[in-house]
Parts: sequence; C-alpha cells; structure tokens
Amino acid sequence: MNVLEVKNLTKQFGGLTATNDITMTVEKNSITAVIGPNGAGKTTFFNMITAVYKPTSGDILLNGHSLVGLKPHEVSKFGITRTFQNIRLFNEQTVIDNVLIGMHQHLKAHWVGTLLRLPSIRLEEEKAKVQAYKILKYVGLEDYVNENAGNLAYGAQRRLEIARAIAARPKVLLLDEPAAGMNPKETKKLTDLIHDMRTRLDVTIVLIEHDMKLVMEISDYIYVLDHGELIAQGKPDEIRNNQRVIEAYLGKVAAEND
Ligand SMILES: Nc1ncnc2c1ncn2[C@@H]1O[C@H](COP(=O)(O)OP(=O)(O)OP(=O)(O)O)[C@@H](O)[C@H]1O
Repeated sequence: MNVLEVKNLTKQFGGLTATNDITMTVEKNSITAVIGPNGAGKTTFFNMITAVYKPTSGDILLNGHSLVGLKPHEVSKFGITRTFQNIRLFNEQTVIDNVLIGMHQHLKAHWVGTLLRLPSIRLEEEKAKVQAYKILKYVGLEDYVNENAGNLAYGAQRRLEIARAIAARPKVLLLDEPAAGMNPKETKKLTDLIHDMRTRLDVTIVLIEHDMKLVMEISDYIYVLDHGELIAQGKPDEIRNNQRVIEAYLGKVAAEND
C-alpha cells in the first residue's frame, strides 16, 4: 500500500527548475532514500512535501489526500514530520522540553487552562513528560533529559531532532541528511535506530542522505535526482550498478577535481 504519492512535481524558482516532473510512490513502512549530487533538488522536494514551498505544478498525496495548499503545521498534523539538514533545536531549552515542543500538537491544553493550572491540564502535562522521557530513552538520550540541547554532542543533537520528530507521532518521517557530520560509530547507531523505528513505531521513512554506505544498507527503494530530474529508481543493487547514476556522481567528482 502506498502511503505517499508524488505526482509530476515541478518547482521553478524564476528561470531555474529545481525539480522537474517528479513522480514517486512510497510504500507504507518502507525506508525510501532520495539521493543525488549537490543541487539535485532533494531539499526542495522535501520542502514541497512539508509545504515550505508550494509546487509550481503537480500533486502530493498522503493516504490519498492532497497536501498541496496546506500550511506547514497542517501537513504536520496530517502526519508528516521532518528533521533538517542543519540541525534546528532550541539550544537554550532542555532536551526534554525540545521533545515536549514536538508533542505539542497532540496536547489538548488551551492557554487559559494552562494559565489557571487546571488539574486536568497538569495531568496532561505530567503524562506528556512521561511519554517524552520514554522517547528520549528510546533514542538513547535518557542521561541528558535536563541538559540544554545546545550542550549535546553533534550526534546526540541529531538523535534529539529525531526524538522531537517522532514525538509528533508521524505516519511519515522525513530525515534530511540524518548522518551528516556523524562519525562511523554514531552512523551505525543511527542505522539501527532507523531500522527499529520503522517496525516499532509503525512509521514510513523517507531520507535524503549522502552517505552511500548507509543508503545502500538501509533502503528498500531509492530514487535518484540529478539537476532536478528523476534519473533512476530501484532497489539498492539496481541503483549501485545503474550507469546514469554512476555518471551523475562521477561527473560531480570530476567537476570538483577540475
Ligand atoms: N529558495 C530558493 N530560491 C532559488 N533557488 C533555490 C531555492 N532553493 C533551492 N534553490 C535551487 O534549486 C536547486 C536545487 O537545490 P536543493 O537545495 O533542493 O538541492 P539538494 O539536492 O538538496 O542539494 P544539497 O545536497 O546540496 O543539499 C539548486 O540549484 C538551488 O540553488
């Protein structure tokens, strides 16, 4: 069953076509990677799914419902959350508060109730804290609950971003370069976490990633973009041996070496 469908998605910035006529399907509970050289259009693609950018044309369907025209917070309520290429945490807030912020959309508390410290609101807050702690334990950050997010090591900050994203109980989780800047040990831990989330949290994962070892190891299916075009799709073994993909990456390396 397809949870996410992208149909003929095009985004133009003035004269520049960042993605051109991209069509993709993402199966429920799969791990799907979107790869491609720098500037291929991957982040633009995520930004359209999360309603940061409005597509120039095309459609995005979550369980058959179009997301085009929604606001970013509405897309999140619909069940799509993401992490960012450049970590975006509230550095001056504690680790657990960062997770509680992710959970916020599921809490019923109205500001009047919060202000009056109503017992029902206090109970809801307590429950949310227990749940946030469980999530932090799940991603391996239980020892840093009251630490400021900005004090965490880089790999831990990336895991906190994931914790905050899963606190929103997404149907689809978009991870934008989750392994960027991680050492091999941290990447291994991340790989295990992504695998586990898919089964334990019943979530579908779409990731953008440059670490090819991780992509090949973790993905069920891979889409390859280059200069805004979808140039290949398939299982890891098919992508590894695809001539157009090899050329797109080799061309990039050759250009950088010029
Ligand atoms: N807001 C914008 N305004 C104008 N051009 C943009 C904007 N966002 C992206 N682009 C352009 O669209 C193209 C695709 O960029 P995008 O960031 O989506 O690529 P990417 O595959 O995510 O690259 P990277 O791997 O380096 O993050 C690039 O040429 C980029 O300069």
